[in-house]
Amino acid sequence: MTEIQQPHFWPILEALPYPVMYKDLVSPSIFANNAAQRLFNLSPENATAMVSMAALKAAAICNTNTQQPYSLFNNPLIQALSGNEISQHVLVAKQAASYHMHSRLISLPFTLHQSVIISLQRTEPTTIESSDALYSEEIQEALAFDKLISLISTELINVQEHELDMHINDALAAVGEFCHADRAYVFQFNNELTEMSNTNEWVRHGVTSHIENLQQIPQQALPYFYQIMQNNFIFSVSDVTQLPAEAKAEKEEFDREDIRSVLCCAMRAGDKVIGFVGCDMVSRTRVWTSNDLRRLKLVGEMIANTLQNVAYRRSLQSMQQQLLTANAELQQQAMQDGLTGIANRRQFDQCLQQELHRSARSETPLSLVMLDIDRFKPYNDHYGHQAGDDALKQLATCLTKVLKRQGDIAARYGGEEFALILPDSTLEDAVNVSKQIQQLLIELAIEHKHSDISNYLTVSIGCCSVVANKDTEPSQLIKAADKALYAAKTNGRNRIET
Ligand SMILES: Nc1nc2c(ncn2[C@@H]2O[C@H](COP(=O)(O)OP(=O)(O)OP(=O)(O)O)[C@@H](O)[C@H]2O)c(=O)[nH]1
Repeated sequence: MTEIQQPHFWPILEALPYPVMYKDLVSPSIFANNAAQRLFNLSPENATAMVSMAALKAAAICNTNTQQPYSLFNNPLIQALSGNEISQHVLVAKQAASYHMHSRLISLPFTLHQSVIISLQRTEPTTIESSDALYSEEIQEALAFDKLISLISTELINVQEHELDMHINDALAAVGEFCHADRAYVFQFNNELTEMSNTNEWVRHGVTSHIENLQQIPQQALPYFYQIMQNNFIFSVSDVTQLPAEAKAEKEEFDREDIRSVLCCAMRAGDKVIGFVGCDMVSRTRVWTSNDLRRLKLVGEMIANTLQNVAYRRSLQSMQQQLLTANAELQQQAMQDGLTGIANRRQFDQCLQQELHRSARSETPLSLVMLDIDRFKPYNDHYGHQAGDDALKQLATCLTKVLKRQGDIAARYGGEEFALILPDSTLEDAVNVSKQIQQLLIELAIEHKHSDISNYLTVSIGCCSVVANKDTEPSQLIKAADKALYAAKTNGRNRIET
């Protein structure tokens, strides 16, 4: 059986001070937060806050008019949990004979995610009506918020970059809900502090989002706001119509978004203001409380620290990547011949050893071709060392052209001597490859007037092939190829010997 997963935003719902339930319409799982568990006297089945439908059906929920418990068929809670949109339905939960709580039930079905969130807002105070109760409620709310923020901050300590937005959005949802705001957001400044962009946002259900239009806003567009942010670090306005005349641009922007109250807190990294978190009230005002400010400051600090951490980590990773790239380049250089760009003697030695092992394991033939330019000394003497270098490069290009199979390697063995390692190739294959090299050289026709072999540059080639066993040494193969090359030289040059 697959384990039923809580939604990732569950910690927010769980910590909310009013009852909330969440149901995944596809699976039978129902989650009830602490307040909902208390209201309906439910005990969760395990640590996941999951409650059973049976327990819910049994919960005493009364019809406000008749004071009778709802039947299974007209129980609004059960209907809501089945995905029916129910708004503003007042129900009474009977917790004890003398204790009634009136709640407004609002369900928000999310058809996209096949889930429903049910929020129950208290409409009348409980029968325990004393200032003590109200005071403890405030404390409870503060505790719930702190608990939630500590949960989110734990998530943020080692957050992976791809999850960063999700957790920041959770924090914004928390601060938005607890401050009773309509919108909560993060703006970040660019490095030069000339522009700001709205990077994250939470909006209350039904409130318009403006995030797309709030990108790369120049500092000059909101000079008053920008000044206050840089100097005071807090921008708290309970009624935007009361802003001074110099805040004309800000007033226009707030008007455009129908914002009536704004509370923003700077996010700082050392002495630098890197952005801000804020809350808006849309179409209605709110007198921001000291608790609102405390919450926003806390969340701002948490997000600023996280952004800093991520930035440090990103620059460390980029430095590490640069080192890795430089290292790989150095390694590559250490294996390459500087003049011709093909494999050098070091790579040749490594490769030959590996291919011998492979040949022994797979019992397939391994061929080695050694070749040496004929009369290269007089070539250098008459055409110059630079022309000699160019000829070596052209020959190296010919060698790479004839190698068609993956695993074949052309190397500069030393001076004007080259080698080819041809795995899984017979002696006949090696001779064929050698003939192709000769052919390409004929086509290149590199003039060599001072050779007694031809008017053009030629090579002598020695080939050998072996099916290796575990005792075969690279030197044996090199010796055999060298011997064949020597034979090609002594037998007249510009020829292939095996
Ligand atoms: N231009 C240039 N010449 C090189 C390089 N490495 C080796 N040589 C030259 O290659 C020539 C090799 O000459 P030798 O070994 O005497 O043989 P050869 O003249 O080619 O005669 P055979 O091999 O007997 O046909 C020398 O003159 C080296 O200086 C190089 O990197 N660049």
